Amino acid sequence: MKSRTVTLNNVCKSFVDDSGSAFQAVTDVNLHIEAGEFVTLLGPSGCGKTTTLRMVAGFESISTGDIYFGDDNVRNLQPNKRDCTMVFQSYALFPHMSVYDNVAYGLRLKKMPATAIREKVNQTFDIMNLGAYQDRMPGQLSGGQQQRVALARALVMEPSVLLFDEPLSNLDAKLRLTMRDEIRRIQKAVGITAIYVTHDQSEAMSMSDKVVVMNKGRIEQVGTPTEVYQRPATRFVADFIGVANFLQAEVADTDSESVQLRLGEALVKMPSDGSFESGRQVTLVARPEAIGLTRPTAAGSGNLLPGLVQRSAFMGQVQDYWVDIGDNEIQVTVSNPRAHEPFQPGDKVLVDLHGDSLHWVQG
Ligand SMILES: Nc1ncnc2c1ncn2[C@@H]1O[C@H](COP(=O)(O)OP(=O)(O)OP(=O)(O)O)[C@@H](O)[C@H]1O
Repeated sequence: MKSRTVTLNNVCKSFVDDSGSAFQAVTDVNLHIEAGEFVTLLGPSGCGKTTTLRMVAGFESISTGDIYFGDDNVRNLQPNKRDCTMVFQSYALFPHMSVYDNVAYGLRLKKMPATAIREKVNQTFDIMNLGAYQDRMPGQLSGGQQQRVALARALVMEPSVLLFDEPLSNLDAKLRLTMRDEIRRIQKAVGITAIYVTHDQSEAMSMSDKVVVMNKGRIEQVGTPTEVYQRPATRFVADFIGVANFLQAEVADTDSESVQLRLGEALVKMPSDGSFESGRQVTLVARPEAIGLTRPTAAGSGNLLPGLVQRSAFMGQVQDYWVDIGDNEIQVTVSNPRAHEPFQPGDKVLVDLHGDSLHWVQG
């Protein structure tokens, strides 16, 4: 299957309400997606991800900017001329048509000969393991099966770009996990460029080559799942993805390789990226699972802060602790909790911030 790059250049979208006042839903979106890549637009409700996807599809006009598929500017093309198809949250199947007829529908509209249609539909059924259901009506299928038919109907058209608008939102939690794998497997198998919209961070992190984190109509960061988690560009990204402890610190001393930060009474050392100067205030991000907890008698290495355990929660595979470290309360996640004696509320502890895992953010 052919796949193409997708490029958004300075794309903006304004909506004008009945009173004539304009609202900017998407602002200056610049994004380049490689052919065959799986890219997810992720962000809270109202951040502009669906509007961005609909502009790529052609369902929404672009106020300013351009969108390219390969070298072709598709800005003024109708949706059916754009060589992309969208899979919707609501499946949008024809209820009175069999699975086969639903999938064949678009090819029939294109006036393809019946034998060629049968061949293409069967190929698609094979990829998606749907052959056994071809004579059923959509109402006789589970939600997950209906979503697979919707995906088959999109794939059979052999578009260069496949768009997904929260396709798993109507499915129960367990089925969502299975369908994530299924969508990713099929996307990789056919090698198609995919743009996927979700507000579910675990969906985005588990499926994507790249995640585009959006906030208030703008892109905050584009990166691999590892990058946006371990190296969030902004406080918003750090907060939206996973759990983050934010610690205010002041740069005490710096050399070419490391920086010492004053955190309350304590000094903490972390690698320097060259952007620190003495006296500067910074916001540090410490992920709960990257923080160590030890008893005050145990030997530790560097970056140790005295703390007091406030409360804890046993989560099965991990144990979460909330620990007071002077001005801040931080969350610490200890893996394999059965391996050691649990800490109790009121226990004095040493908190190890592991300088290598610390990161600073703007905002
Ligand atoms: N047709 C429209 N007319 C006016 N405003 C709109 C229209 N469509 C979207 N908006 C507004 O644009 C903003 C972005 O909406 P959009 O649907 O893109 O957000 P989203 O990130 O996809 O959110 P959700 O996850 O809730 O769907 C919102 O404030 C929304 O109210």
